[in-house]
Amino acid sequence: MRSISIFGATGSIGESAFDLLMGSGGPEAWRTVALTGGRNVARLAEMARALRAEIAVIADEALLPDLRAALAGTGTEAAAGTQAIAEAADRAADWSLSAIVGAAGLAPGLRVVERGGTLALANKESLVAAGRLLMGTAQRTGATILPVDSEHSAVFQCLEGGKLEGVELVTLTASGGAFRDWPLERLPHATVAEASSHPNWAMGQRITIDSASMFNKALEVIEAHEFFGLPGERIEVLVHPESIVHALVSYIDGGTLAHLGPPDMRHAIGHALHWPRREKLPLARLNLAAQGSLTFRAPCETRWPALALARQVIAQGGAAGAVLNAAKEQALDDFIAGRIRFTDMAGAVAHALDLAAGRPGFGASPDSLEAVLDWDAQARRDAAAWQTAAA
Ligand SMILES: NC(=O)C1=CN([C@@H]2O[C@H](COP(=O)(O)OP(=O)(O)OC[C@H]3O[C@@H](n4cnc5c(N)ncnc54)[C@H](OP(=O)(O)O)[C@@H]3O)[C@@H](O)[C@H]2O)C=CC1
Ligand SMILES: CC(=O)[C@@H](O)[C@H](O)COP(=O)(O)O
Ligand SMILES: [Mn+2]
Repeated sequence: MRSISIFGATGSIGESAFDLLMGSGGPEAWRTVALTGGRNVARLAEMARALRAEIAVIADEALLPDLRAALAGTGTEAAAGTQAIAEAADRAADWSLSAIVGAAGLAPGLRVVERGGTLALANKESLVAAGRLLMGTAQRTGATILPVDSEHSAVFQCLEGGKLEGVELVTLTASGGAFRDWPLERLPHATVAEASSHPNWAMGQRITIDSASMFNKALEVIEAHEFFGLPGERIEVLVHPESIVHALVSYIDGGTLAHLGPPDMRHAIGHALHWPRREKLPLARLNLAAQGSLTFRAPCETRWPALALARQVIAQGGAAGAVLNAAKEQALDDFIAGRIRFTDMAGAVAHALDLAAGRPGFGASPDSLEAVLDWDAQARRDAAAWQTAAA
């Protein structure tokens, strides 16, 4: 029986993974080692009961008594705190899903890779903030990292497992998010509610807003650079409002392979869960006759300044990814809290990158979790202070 752990079980990706596991035998077919959540004790306990998890961990330490009470009599151990989440990653599981949102996902993912495990990676922030560290550690320990982000899973599938021979260009598609067709002058007035609605995918609020600002695609360009080892100029973004084609791989002989599927993350998660085999998944099949047409257009860099920031970060290397990721997280917090406007987020991130570039050590890739977190903390402070600096 294969064993699994899910970090971020109570989120959108975690729920999709849970659905796949329950639909393919549940606890009779899978041994669940660890499930973690941030604050949603009730759902975490429900999932732990259903999958008979060995341990359930909640990030918020104040919620430990609630989790203990919810798991009483089940045999599932209860724990709390970020350290407990990282320690849960040390427990041997054949397959671990990294589905915590934000830089908080880096520590447990890195622990899985340090013990040479298999990490199915939805948490793109890990690769953006610490690509060299994560990929270098995997190389050293023999760990396997499998992409779960839909575009990267699509590229991986087109590459038949990651072979780069003869590849000229990788194209990541982007829906364009909530404001794809808004007049530019309306963007500064976009509300959090408006930005929190995605045209095609049902996802957590943070990645949904990142889709609207195109920061999601900016992260994904860096993620592709780190994961596949391709230079930035060979990674392109193409706006595709239908989100049916997830990525394309173009070869030096002029041929292009595309990966298509309905916008449902259970495909990419299921692919990583069963890799290197393919298993039948209970998902809707594509009906291109009903779809009728697929459309594409080049991204407008005036509407989406985040894309140029991604190019800048790849060119800078070193700590730039950690800075961009953290500054973006801070700017997103500030937008959600009403402290800055939607269109201010790119300015705050650019400001943090400018300041970081003048600091000693910026040109070197952070070589430990602590080093990543130092750049992360400073970038959050810089992004938060952007408004004052800009005034
Ligand atoms: N949703 C999607 O379709 C896709 C998501 N991704 C990536 O997958 C990751 C998860 O996204 P998504 O599922 O949408 O996010 P959600 O916001 O839906 O879920 C996030 C998960 O992380 C937990 N969490 C939040 N903060 C912390 C913290 N500080 N420490 C520990 N756990 C925490 C949440 O717990 P709780 O809810 O209990 O508070 C929840 O389990 C992100 O990196 C995203 O970019 C990539 C491609 C597609
Ligand atoms: C499902 C997934 O992988 C998301 O990252 C998705 O790509 C978001 O849609 P956008 O194309 O709007 O960024
Ligand atoms: Mn994606």
